[in-house]
Amino acid sequence: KPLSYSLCWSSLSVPSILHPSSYSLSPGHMLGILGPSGSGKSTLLTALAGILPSNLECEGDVFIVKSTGPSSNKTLTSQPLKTNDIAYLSQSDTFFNMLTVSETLEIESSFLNSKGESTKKSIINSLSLNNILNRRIGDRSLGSSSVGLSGGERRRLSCALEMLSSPLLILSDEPTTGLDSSQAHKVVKKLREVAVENRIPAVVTLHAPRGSVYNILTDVLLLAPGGYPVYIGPTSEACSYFSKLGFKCKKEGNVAEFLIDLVSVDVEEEEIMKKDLERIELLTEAFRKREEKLTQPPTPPTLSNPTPWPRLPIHRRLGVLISRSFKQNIRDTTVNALRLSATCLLSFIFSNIFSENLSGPPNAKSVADRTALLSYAVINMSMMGLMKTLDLFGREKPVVMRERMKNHYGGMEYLIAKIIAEIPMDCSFSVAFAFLLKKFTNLNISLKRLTSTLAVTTVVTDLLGFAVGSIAPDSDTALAAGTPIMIIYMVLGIINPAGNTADSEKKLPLLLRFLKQASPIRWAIESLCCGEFRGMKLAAGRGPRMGALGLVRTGDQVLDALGLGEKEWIDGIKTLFHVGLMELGVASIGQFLTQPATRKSGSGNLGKKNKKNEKSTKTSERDSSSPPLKAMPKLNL
Ligand SMILES: Nc1ncnc2c1ncn2[C@@H]1O[C@H](COP(=O)(O)OP(=O)(O)OP(=O)(O)O)[C@@H](O)[C@H]1O
Repeated sequence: KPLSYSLCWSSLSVPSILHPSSYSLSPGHMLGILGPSGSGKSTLLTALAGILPSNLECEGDVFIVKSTGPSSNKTLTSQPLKTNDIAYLSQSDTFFNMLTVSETLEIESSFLNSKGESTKKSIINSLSLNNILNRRIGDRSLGSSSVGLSGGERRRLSCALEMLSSPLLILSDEPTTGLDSSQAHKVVKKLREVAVENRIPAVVTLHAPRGSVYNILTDVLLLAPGGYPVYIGPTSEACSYFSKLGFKCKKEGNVAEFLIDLVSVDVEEEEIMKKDLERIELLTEAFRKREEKLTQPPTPPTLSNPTPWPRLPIHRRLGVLISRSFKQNIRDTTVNALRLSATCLLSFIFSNIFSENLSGPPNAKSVADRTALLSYAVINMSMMGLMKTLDLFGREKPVVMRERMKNHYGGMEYLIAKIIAEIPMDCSFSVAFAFLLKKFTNLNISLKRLTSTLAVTTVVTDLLGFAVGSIAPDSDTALAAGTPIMIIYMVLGIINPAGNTADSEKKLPLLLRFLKQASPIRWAIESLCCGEFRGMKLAAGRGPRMGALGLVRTGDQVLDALGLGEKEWIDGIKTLFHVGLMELGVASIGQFLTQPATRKSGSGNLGKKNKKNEKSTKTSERDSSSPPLKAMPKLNL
């Protein structure tokens, strides 16, 4: 007989945000969580998924009941949930946008080590993805309306990815956000169909559903401001329940609107607000009494730590990650073409700006220009590498977090794959830039040294991007933090052509001295200067009378004046290597620290069950004595 699954939760709450509720949701049923903004819909969903933010804790039990037959009348076992048991669809759908739908599904099934080709085909069929399998996911926000999947198609793809692991429960946060009414209806209907087909329950949060969407739901949970549940039960019984309390639903009206109006507070007019608050207090009190009368909530199973989903062998995990990053990188032709054009254009502009003093045999007059040109070259390559890495890393973070939450791979593997897939391509731009710069200018440094220094600089600034990106929570924060870091490195790293760098460094405060040591720009410029000036003869003539560089006759004298008298080209490269290693260390720590939220045990987020249950009882007691009005000031009404 086919198995079916019910979702049960008992006394589930999140202190100060969400008040306790208990329910048992049958296989194939879909519960809609309704309520005004900020009432705790998403919090309840993440509590059910066991992925609450780290600053919140959940109390109560969540578990799945396995049974035979369409309804849960013949229970076989109750089991705690593990992350892979849940298809969790967050509000936004994020993918590697350069991949096709079919590649994205393929990668997910590789991570799941899924051999069931037929399962994949049936998911594709049931979510109507057949016609878009070979389409790139794209990104509509980039502007071109012809490129990329529609909002509904992206939702269905997210759902397909989640269904590949044969989940026992579907949780979807605002599945209709950003969709027109027909797409919204289709998406919710599809989720319900998937739940029915697989005999699993589904829970969706809905902000203001249309009548057609509400009619798809079988069960509804209505939350009032402050996280107070006022109704939980079948949709068919909601109207009669509220009419018994004196709130009649119009027959021809939208029931969802009626329910949300019941728990909405009009803050514009004081009289109406007072009435609204009294109504909500009455409803909350009625709910509490009803819950007390109901039979005991389902008993949770004995807790055990769920076994994590088995991972692919490491070499295959790395293979999938590298190939995906590589495809994502290489297929972004617009960005790659722009980067190549910028590389050519900048080398041309730089060589033109400095052409006058750099033509002919090297002389003292050209020293400042040579130093400046090499500094700009380093800054250019550093900025390009850093900005690209920061942006990409941040944009990929939601996908990576989802996959890491499902235990597909660890942060270090992702980092290694990124380094292998990204750095060679970034270095090719440095090589092109170095080649053009050498060709257009009369620089003394050999092409080999110029190329390798700029390539190593790119590697180190890419690693800096990975370090900042690993620690920052998203791409905006990464960009906001990365830019000032680079500017500080630049200011501290640039060589003052007036010389005397060693002395000025000693006068810096400790933090700035550390930052100067960690600045890849500094070491790259120093290395290039050593490569440029070491052993160089400067033609006789009137040199610029500028600080320590006035009237120098040899490149070695220039290096002495710049405080680089003892240094060789290779010294800067070696230090760059050490800086790179340090950044790699920071990036690894960042990956380690940004662990995705995962269910720690079967019930809610509970680790110490007994303690929490004690607390839960106390919360319930407190709830019964604290009317919702007391929660209102928190809402800034
Ligand atoms: N990590 C958190 N720490 C503290 N408070 C939080 C946290 N997450 C949410 N909240 C608060 O909990 C309340 C409920 O938030 P939640 O996002 O669950 O509401 P919602 O009903 O889903 O709202 P919306 O419909 O606007 O998405 C809000 O007041 C919110 O500010």
